[in-house]
Amino acid sequence: MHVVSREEMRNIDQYTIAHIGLGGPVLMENAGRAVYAALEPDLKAGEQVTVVIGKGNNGGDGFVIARLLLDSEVCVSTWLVADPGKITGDAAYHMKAYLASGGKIMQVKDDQEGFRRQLEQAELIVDALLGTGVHGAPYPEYSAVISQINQSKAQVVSIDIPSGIPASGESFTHPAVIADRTLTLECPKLAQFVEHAARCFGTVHVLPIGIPRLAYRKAGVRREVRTRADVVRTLPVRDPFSHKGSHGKGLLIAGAAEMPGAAFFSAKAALRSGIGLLKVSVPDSIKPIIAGRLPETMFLSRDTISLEGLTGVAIGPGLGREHHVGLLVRRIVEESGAMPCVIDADGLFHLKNHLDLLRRRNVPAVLSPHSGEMAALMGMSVKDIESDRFTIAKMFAEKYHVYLVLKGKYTLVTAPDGRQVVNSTGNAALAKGGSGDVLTGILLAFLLQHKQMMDAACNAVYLHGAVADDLVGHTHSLLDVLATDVIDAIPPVLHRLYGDIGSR
Ligand SMILES: NC(=O)C1=CN([C@@H]2O[C@H](COP(=O)(O)OP(=O)(O)OC[C@H]3O[C@@H](n4cnc5c(N)ncnc54)[C@H](OP(=O)(O)O)[C@@H]3O)[C@@H](O)[C@H]2O)[C@H](O)CC1
Ligand SMILES: [K+]
Repeated sequence: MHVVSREEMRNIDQYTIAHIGLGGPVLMENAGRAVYAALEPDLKAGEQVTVVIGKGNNGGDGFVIARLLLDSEVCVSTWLVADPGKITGDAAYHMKAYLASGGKIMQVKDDQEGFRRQLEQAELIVDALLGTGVHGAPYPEYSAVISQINQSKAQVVSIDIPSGIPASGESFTHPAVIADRTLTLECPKLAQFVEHAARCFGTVHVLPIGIPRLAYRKAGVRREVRTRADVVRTLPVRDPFSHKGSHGKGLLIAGAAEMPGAAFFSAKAALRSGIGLLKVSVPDSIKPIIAGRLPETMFLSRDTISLEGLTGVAIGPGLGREHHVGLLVRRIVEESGAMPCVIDADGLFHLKNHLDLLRRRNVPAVLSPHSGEMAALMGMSVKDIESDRFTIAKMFAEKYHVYLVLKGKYTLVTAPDGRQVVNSTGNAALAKGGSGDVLTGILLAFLLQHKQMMDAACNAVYLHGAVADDLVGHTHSLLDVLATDVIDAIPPVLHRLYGDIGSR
């Protein structure tokens, strides 16, 4: 499933109309019908449904929905914020069809009191005020209606996007509808995955409206949401004649005297994610604790680290910030240029002023910062990163030729060529120390087993989140999931994913 900016959506739309020949009114009819079908199962006879309509094509969708509601058992009342005379094009086409079907239109400006009363009675409000075409703050008459909608006790369903939200995820401080549910048309818009906007969407359902795939290709969209089907299609399948050397020989450089857990989490997660052979390098002082809990691994002393015979390395979790550790990080990044190298946590800290090393590698490195680490790498604030994650991640991955795994509620994986994949799994249970270390281990193991690095990174992130979803869905709350729980719950989730591979 693609994720689009406002401009990309417009191009896709225009290509479909101009070159595929599906006219605007057809797409609008498809949109309205898809929304109606999504609403229908919950509609109750006699329910008060208020459709609030703006001047553009989002309003046009509203007219189609209102027309279909006329023939249902609900009491529909349709309110227009704009002057009907100013409605043009496809929206005007569907306004006429609505009126000709016996529908009535009220104008908010002509009956403010009636509108206020209507919202008081309403059980469901369909928000078709503004869609992807909004620019800047909603005009005053729209802002007033938005704040009335937000004060209403009714369930609010926004069409395509909550009205007022800039679709490409730009920062905004103006009012926007806060929806209980958003029925997004055709494909998700960037704003859905950007924190300040995402909070307004409520539950999201994406409704196809019949735009062919070709239109996306022609518009050059290279951003997607990872689905379970994508993961099942790309997980590595073991050759029955394979041996331990076939599934990666990895080295994990992690841990410090005061942070032994990080090395354990990463190592154990890598083992649970299928790595063939794992060597671990921790300081000698913590080796006895770690070695006792990881009998499946071999150990390399920090003083004699060599990459010979290895096929991949991960460096950073709990490594510490001392000067000598920084030297080690830079040496490993330089010497591992021919194999995948995951850099996380303190590894990223030490790389901050040496990012050019990344460009000299033959095999791109994989960096997995959270927003705070990304902000430090870029010399920006976390707020700046959060308000423009897609652009910043793309710029960074292209510039330094890396796979960037920018962690967060919607972890974003960006390839060195700018392709982007938004992860769809995971929950706030992972907002806890140790989670990132677990992901580093899964990343290392997957990079050494997948054919494509992008698939490896995306599948690792998906699995990590899916395990947390599984725990919270069955046995845990959002509060009590530990890094060790996540590691222990990898097997059943992988088992089910592999169970689905038979049908691929
Ligand atoms: N994706 C698809 O293929 C389809 C989408 N559909 C729906 O169409 C909208 C996008 O329609 P568009 O007409 O481009 O945009 P909007 O409906 O969001 O609104 C544009 C009108 O609103 C006015 N406007 C712009 N900024 C503001 C503002 N800040 N405050 C108030 N009004 C504003 C603008 O008028 P101006 O004269 O002021 O420029 C426009 O008239 C999409 O979201 C879907 O819902 C199709 O139905 C099917 C195909
Ligand atoms: K809307």
